[in-house]
Amino acid sequence: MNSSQQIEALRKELREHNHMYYVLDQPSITDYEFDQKLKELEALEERHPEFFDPNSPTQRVGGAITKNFETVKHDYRMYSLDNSYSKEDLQDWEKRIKKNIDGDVEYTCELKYDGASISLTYENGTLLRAVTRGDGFQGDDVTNNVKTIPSVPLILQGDYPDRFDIRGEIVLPLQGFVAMNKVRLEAGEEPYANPRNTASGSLKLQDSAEVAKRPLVCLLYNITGNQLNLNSQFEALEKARSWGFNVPDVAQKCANIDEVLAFVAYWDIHRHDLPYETDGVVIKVNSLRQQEELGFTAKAPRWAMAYKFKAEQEETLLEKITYQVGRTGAITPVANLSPVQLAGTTVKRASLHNADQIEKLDIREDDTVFVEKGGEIIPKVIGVNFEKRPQDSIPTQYIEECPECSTTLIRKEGEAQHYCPNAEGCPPQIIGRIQHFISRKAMDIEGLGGETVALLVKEGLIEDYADLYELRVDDLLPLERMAQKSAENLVEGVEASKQIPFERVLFALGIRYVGETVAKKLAKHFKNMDAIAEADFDMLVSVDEIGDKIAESVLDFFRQEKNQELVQRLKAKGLQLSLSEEELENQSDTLAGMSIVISGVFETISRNDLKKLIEQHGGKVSSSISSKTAYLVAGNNMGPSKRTKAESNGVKIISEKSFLFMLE
Ligand SMILES: NC(=O)c1ccc[n+]([C@@H]2O[C@H](COP(=O)([O-])OP(=O)(O)OC[C@H]3O[C@@H](n4cnc5c(N)ncnc54)[C@H](O)[C@@H]3O)[C@@H](O)[C@H]2O)c1
Ligand SMILES: [Zn+2]
Repeated sequence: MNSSQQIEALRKELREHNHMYYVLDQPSITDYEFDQKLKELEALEERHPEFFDPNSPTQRVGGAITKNFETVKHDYRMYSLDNSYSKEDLQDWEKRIKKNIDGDVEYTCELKYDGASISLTYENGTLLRAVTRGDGFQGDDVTNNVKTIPSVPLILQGDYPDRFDIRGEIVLPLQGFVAMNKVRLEAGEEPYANPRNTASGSLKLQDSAEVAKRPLVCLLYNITGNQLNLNSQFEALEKARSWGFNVPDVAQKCANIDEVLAFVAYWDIHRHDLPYETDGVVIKVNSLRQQEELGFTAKAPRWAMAYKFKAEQEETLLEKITYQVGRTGAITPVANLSPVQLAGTTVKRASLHNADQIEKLDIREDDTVFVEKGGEIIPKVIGVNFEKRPQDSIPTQYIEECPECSTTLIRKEGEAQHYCPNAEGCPPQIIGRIQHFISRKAMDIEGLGGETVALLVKEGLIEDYADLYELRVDDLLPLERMAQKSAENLVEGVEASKQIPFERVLFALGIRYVGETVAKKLAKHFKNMDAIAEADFDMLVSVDEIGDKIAESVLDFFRQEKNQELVQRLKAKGLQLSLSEEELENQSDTLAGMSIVISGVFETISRNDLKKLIEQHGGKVSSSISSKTAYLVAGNNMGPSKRTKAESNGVKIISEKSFLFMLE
């Protein structure tokens, strides 16, 4: 390959990675690998200025705008940051600065929050709009989604300027991320890969009510605008804090690069104590006058530099590969490791994901492997140190039979995971289903825990969740550590669960892909269990947000006689298998199939209640106007652009009062 071809090939490859990272939120290589390739391209382009291209990934911010939101041009461009991974890089940067600036240079060090960039515009102290970085020139208007984030002030306090942009990062704290993944795993869904991509994906959801459920946080770090009367970055941070923004107070002023390095060294260790992920430190020239003198390159400010932490990685021995069976029968291979210290915790086990992953990385027992810990629940093995592979090493044979019940495993076309099909006889599946049934978000049975369920199954007292409703105190007393009182509590807890509303019973059944939200949607639409059991494919996919995969899974569940029987037994025991009178009363089909946008401030009803009301009447709340929008419900102070857009798309604009009247 000649240089020109090499450059083109790299550009093409990096564009593809940008697309996967920014648009699909599903990167296929690590950030470090991406940065190395970008640096390679930079070096090549520098040697061959004749091939300069303003559209090269080295010259442009990597993001893109989507078609799902209104596109908004930024008043002030949004830039990326240059990266460095070493002390030498930082020293070179300082030299470049000193060449252009006379006198002393002071720095502000901040943490580099790992989430999605956002620009908030405020006018007269109220939030006007929130726009993603996009390609740096224009982005997606995600105002409705961002308004659901509690740390974004809708109204400011203090001496704020008339109009300004404030930039920040929307992140998903680790605790919230882990909780979200727990729910997904419980529903038999693939977990989200990491907090950054989940935060970014959340902003792009069409349903703001879904966004509101995600525990997002908005951290701010930059004020941009005209005549702001600010002198330094550090001062800007303090001001923003005083106006009501969430500005982390870790920022520190540094007099030179050595002080900067001390800040980096401190946070390289203490970052693990933070509630959210950070992937480095951002160093900025503190004086805004000096920043102005330094200006920007095509892609990034010359006055700022990101210093990226290396992902925490350790080498350790993979002693044994074992296999776990989940409640849906999914098999997960697990690496059992010689204990190793990683990111402040001792790691003994790591996920190997699936057979393909093991084959791709050629992972074997007795290998020395690299283990990395990101935001995942458990760490993962990312590669093998082949130099340390023993001579007599043999390739891993993925198991063919279930480790718990010896049934031959199956793998459906297009799926990465192997499954044990013996749903009825495989102990971890039986126990897992009942544990899911009693869990807090499902039937929430007081006095009964996961371990007791396992014991009840082992002792032959129950075989499925309907059996729980047959248990009597006398059956339980012979069990180990089961006193009269706990036995009574258990039976009472089971009895009380008969009042749990229909949608949660539906979730509790443990139908694959039917998580909490999907269960709610199905319950609301079909109103009772029989209707769901009798629905065909077309009826199922006609429900908002129910896709092919979920529909197939529901059909599959009710096709099995055993499941039909289970449901009949639950019905006979008096569980809630339909919506209550009260829930039914508040429902109508007035807005069935309609997409509705709400905008502005409402007088007699809160935004959230209005959204709920629309959903109760069969409508769908959408954040952007298109020709498919049925109504734009206009509150006070609705933006003029919304009105124009509605008018040009022939969308009916309706007042709060008329709309509520229509639903009476
Ligand atoms: N793995 C992949 O396939 C892939 C693909 C594309 C990009 N990437 C990663 O993304 C990076 C490029 O992304 P980028 O252009 O968003 O740059 P970046 O994430 O390296 O840095 C710029 C961004 O940092 C954020 N930031 C966080 N805290 C900040 C603070 N305190 N002050 C200022 N900014 C702060 C801002 O959103 C800013 O836009 C690459 O270096 C690479 O690591 C990875
Ligand atoms: Zn099995």
